[in-house]
Amino acid sequence: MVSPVTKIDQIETVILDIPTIRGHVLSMATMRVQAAVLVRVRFSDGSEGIGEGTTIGGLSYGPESPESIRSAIDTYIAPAVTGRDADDVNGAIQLMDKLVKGNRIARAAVEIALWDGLAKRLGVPVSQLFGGAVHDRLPVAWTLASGNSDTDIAEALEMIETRRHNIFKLKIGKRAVAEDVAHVARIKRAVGDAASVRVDVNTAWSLQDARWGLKGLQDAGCELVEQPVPARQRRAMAELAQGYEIAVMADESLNGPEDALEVASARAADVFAVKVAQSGGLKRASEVIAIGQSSGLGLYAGTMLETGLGTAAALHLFATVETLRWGTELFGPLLLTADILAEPIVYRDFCVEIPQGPGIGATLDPDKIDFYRRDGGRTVKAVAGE
Ligand SMILES: O=C(O)C[C@H]1C=CC(=O)O1
Ligand SMILES: [Mn+2]
Repeated sequence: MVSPVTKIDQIETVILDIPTIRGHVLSMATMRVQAAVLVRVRFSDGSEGIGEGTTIGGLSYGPESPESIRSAIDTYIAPAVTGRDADDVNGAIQLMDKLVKGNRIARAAVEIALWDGLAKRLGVPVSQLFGGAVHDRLPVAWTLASGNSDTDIAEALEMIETRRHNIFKLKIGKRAVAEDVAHVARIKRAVGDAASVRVDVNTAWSLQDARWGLKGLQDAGCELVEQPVPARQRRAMAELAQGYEIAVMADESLNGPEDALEVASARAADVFAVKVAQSGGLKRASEVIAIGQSSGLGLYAGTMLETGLGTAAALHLFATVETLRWGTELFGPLLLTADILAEPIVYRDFCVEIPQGPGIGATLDPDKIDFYRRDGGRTVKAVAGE
């Protein structure tokens, strides 16, 4: 007897509001709570897949908000993909691309849940659907963004001492360029050769600011600067990438494979910060990676500060990549006061371990989901801090 085709039966979305462990000060927003959109796909054979779509700082980072991610899924994506063959993930990706322009984070959240469901039904890790993991752990950076240099130094020294992180990304761009450079130089002096120091400007500088900034940063021993100027200013990014020794990394400029091709052809970056959410899912992120690799650029696994769920999904993809020259920043769960996974992702010896499958290897803790869901009638209070 031919076994019936498994169908996508139902797609549910929930916004979770989880406080951060301290204020996370970025050039465009200070985060005290992270809002993650959780997606649960139920299939006709009783199996389930889970995914996450998360952004940073409401609408201050990019064009999608937690509310728009949820609404795009509920209103447009779920009705289009429900009833389709559950195993035809590429078909669902192509349909989402056709019916939903932009909204990459929303598409990524559903796509992750579809890969998770398929891999679980096959009894394999998601990494195997991308050719198999070649790493079981990856180096992981931490972001110093308390808004205070002394607090950042204390945090960095503790991370080195406990062997949790020896790569630090400093969030700058809120203060005057000279103050920011002095802040970075102080931190680099404090950690010395024990750690790599990089910065993320989150598009806050003009080209002129950036010229001064990059000169000061490289003299201070900072190794890399992420997205110094606005996302669409490719010529400025190219001038900076070619004019200084310090590595210039594209983040906000990189929304999917088409951007990747343009950034690489314009030599508008030395490194790609590849984000699954921003790329539009695991498959499109794998295409961004392929373009970066074949253009001879450095690769870095970026984050939208996802919970353990989105982080696990990203780890399955990045575990399949031969060389991540700049490592990863897949530390999202560590910035949150609660872990929504029954078995948290393991961080040790300056690395993050790839969760074992099946699927993305993540099981939700139902009590945490009930507690942090926005529609649960509870008011989430941010922790006190800057
Ligand atoms: O890269 C970004 O812009 C977002 C993010 C990643 C790490 C972090 O602290 O914030
Ligand atoms: Mn960034």
